[in-house]
Order: sequence, then C-alpha cells, then structure tokens
Amino acid sequence: MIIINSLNEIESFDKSVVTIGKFDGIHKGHEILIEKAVDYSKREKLTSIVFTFKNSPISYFSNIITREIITEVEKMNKLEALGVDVTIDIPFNKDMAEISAEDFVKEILVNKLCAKKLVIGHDFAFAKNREGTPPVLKILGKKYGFDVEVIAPVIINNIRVSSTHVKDLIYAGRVDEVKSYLGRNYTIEGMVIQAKQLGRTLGFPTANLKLQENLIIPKRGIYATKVHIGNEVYVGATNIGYNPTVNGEKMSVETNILQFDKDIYGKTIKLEFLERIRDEKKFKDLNELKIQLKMDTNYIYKKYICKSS
Ligand SMILES: Cc1cc2nc3c(=O)[nH]c(=O)nc-3n(C[C@H](O)[C@H](O)[C@H](O)COP(=O)(O)O)c2cc1C
Ligand SMILES: Nc1ncnc2c1ncn2[C@@H]1O[C@H](COP(=O)(O)OP(=O)(O)O)[C@@H](O)[C@H]1O
Repeated sequence: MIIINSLNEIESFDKSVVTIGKFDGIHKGHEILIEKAVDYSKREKLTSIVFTFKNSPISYFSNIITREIITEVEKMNKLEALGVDVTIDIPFNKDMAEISAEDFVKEILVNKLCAKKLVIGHDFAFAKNREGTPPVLKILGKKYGFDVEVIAPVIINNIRVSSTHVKDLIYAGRVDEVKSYLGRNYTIEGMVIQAKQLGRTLGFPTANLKLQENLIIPKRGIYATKVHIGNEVYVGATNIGYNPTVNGEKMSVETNILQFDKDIYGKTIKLEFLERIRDEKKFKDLNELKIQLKMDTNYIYKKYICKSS
C-alpha cells in the first residue's frame, strides 16, 4: 500500500475508486465500506484509494485534542490488510475546512485522483459547512463523470456501529462489549517505565506504561488484559487509576503479568482489554491491597489461563 501524506505529493492516478473519512478505529462499519471499494476496484481494475485525515475534523474546529481508538500505525496496517492500494493520510487543516464540495470534487477527486467511483457512508458529509452530503455528491458525480455508492448503516445488536459508540463503551469501561462493533478488543500500547518499585515488594510487580497521548484511556478500574510483548502473549491484571492506598497522585496504567518474570523496562508492550473486574479502592493498608490483588489475579488466572489450557 502506498501512503501519501500531502496533497502536493499526489501525482495523477489511473482511474480510481475513492472512499473518504476519518475512519477512527476502522470498525466493522468502516470495514464493510472499505471492502466494497476494494472489491469494486479489483472487479473493474481500478486503483482503490482511501482519503483520510490524521486528526479529527472535530479537533480542528474545537481546538481540543480528541482522543482516538487507533494509532496511526495500526490504522495504516489495517487499511493495508483490507487490500487498499493507496491511502492519502493528510492533516485536516484550514484548506480542508474551507474548500467547497464542488472544488474538492473537481480539484482533488477528478483532477488528481481520476475518481470513477466514490463509496461513502449514508451519514457522510464533508467540505465547507458539511455541504458535501450524499445527495449533493450524487449531483456532482453526474456533472463530473463518477458514480456515487452510498452504503447503508451497519446495525449490530440494534445499535448503529460508529466510532462514537465504540468510544463511549471504552470510556464507560464496557470493554467486553467493544469487540462486537470494533471487530477486535480495544488495545493501547506504550513503553514500560519505572515507577515507585513498590509492586515487587508486595509480590505483584507491575509494568507501568508511558501512554501515547492521543489514545482513549478506559474508565478507571481493574481489568483482565492480554499483554503482547514482541511476539509473545501473556495474561495480565491491569490497574488504571491513582493508587489511592499509597496516596498516588498521578494516573497510571500498570499491569501485573501472570506467569511472567522478566525485566521489561524500556520495552513497548500492548494491552488488549478483555473485561473490567472492579473499581479501584483505597485499602486500609498494603496487606489488604495484597489480599485483593491475590483475588484479582486468581479470578483472571482461572478464567483466562486455566480454562484456555
Ligand atoms: C490488579 C491490580 C489491582 C490494583 N488495585 C488497586 C486498588 O484497588 N487500590 C489501590 O490503591 N491500588 C491498586 N493497585 C495498584 C497498587 O497500589 C500498585 O500496584 C502498587 O502501589 C505498586 O506500584 P508501583 O508500580 O509504583 O510499584 C492495583 C494494582 C494491580 C496490578
Ligand atoms: N510478572 C511481572 N509483571 C509485571 N512486571 C514484571 C513482572 N516480572 C518482572 N517485572 C518487571 O518488574 C517491573 C515492575 O516492578 P515494580 O516493583 O512494580 O516496579 P515499578 O514501580 O518501577 O513498576 C516491570 O516493569 C518489569 O520490568
């Protein structure tokens, strides 16, 4: 897959099928849309192009950094796995916010990308004042010689699959429900950093993560996780919170990895969230915390290690 990071880098393409969107998470609805575009491109021998943005249009308009479901790297990997030929991954900036739908169609879709088909979601709207809606694009398609296919919403468990719904589930700690809509468990990754080094004295060392700033952090609490370290996968007990028992002040994401005993400071690890187990509590003393840690890890061991082996 070719990745293009600036509109100036675009040379003229052969005939193409294009889909446009932020595609945060590449959830099941996005997948269907992108698969449609890729299938069509293969059938008609066209280039499949995903036109997407590095930052969300919402963050541009509100000036607030919005947290996302997927990292840039993972997003590109997923698009490549879906068989996309070219991804145009550009910042959503003033030019993008101010261009009219017709100018975008003429200058970018037609002149630069040679689009013969545009595949969009039913609720898609882009360009100045979000005027580029499906009906408007259909009219512009007739004028400039490309076909517009509008994909119906994907409904799962009576819910319309959307990045917003997936985000809401993660923020609410309902991580066990995410897979139905996202197609995979929610993951975050980061480098293992040093903390108070108290965990090892309790018999529960915890790998503390330095997080990527733009990813969503699930609701504070204790979670069962899968821990990916290089090519190896372990099971973990993860705490997201402030460690009130030891009067912690900073929010941390830390994982006791079951059946593991290696120094992994400096390594990047990935946490896959399986289930939220309980709220974080302030215990009377470290001994009570230790008893609870034993219960948490036993529960996780029985459910995710014992059962699967
Ligand atoms: C599975 C798990 C559950 C935890 N639950 C709590 C909790 O309920 N309350 C709390 O104050 N700290 C909790 N902790 C955090 C401990 O306080 C923390 O691991 C300990 O202070 C060691 O911190 P360190 O990594 O800085 O050495 C939990 C940690 C883990 C791994
Ligand atoms: N089972 C394990 N789970 C998590 N980390 C482990 C484990 N065994 C060894 N380690 C190592 O120990 C470190 C955590 O020990 P800990 O005493 O909690 O120190 P810190 O407060 O710096 O996190 C981890 O970063 C990792 O390098």
